[in-house]
Amino acid sequence: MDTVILSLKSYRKNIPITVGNEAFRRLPLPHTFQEFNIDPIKKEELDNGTEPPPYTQYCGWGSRALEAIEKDDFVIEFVGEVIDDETCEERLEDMRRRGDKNFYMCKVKKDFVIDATFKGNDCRFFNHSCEPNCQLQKWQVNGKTRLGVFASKAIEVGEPLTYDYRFEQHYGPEIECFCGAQNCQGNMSYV
Ligand SMILES: C[S@@+](CC[C@H](N)C(=O)[O-])C[C@H]1O[C@@H](n2cnc3c(N)ncnc32)[C@H](O)[C@@H]1O
Repeated sequence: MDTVILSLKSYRKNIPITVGNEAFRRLPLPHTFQEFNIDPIKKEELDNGTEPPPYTQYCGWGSRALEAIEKDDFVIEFVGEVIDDETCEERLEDMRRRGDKNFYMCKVKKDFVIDATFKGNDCRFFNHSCEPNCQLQKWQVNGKTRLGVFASKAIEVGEPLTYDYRFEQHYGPEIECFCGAQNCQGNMSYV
């Protein structure tokens, strides 16, 4: 299986740029997002000795900003194993059998699901919010489709980092949303 490699720097939304040999261009199309309940890798496996992710009261592990982030700044790439739809279904079935609660999969396109369940970076700890401060975007980078998280507003040090999980296709059980936003939809529903 292929693994998407993080190699981005902060840059502004909508402006094609080059970093090293890579050219980045944001895709105009809306992307789809799928998540499945699969046992997460333990947070200790991702810790690099600097800053562990914070544990939230209702949403499990989360992420917070360690520095101020400007609106439209690149924050992090959504990385993980790239798996096809069949493998995805198998993992979903395993998840159903286990009754897992946390989902870490994002469907990019047919036979291209990024699964951060077993391999990933801190992005896998970004929780959903109905009033998020980040947005997940699909980019085309040197012919490869990659997902980046960008700040949708200015973010202060210590703020939880969130994006909206609601996209075109969702899988998994409906669960209650605990984002705490005033406009909270009340649940995170999946098809
Ligand atoms: C990508 S993971 C985020 C990290 C996760 N909190 C953890 O502990 O590993 C997504 C999972 O976090 C939980 N979650 C994220 N946002 C939530 C929210 N607003 N309300 C309730 N649960 C949430 C759900 O279990 C969801 O499947």
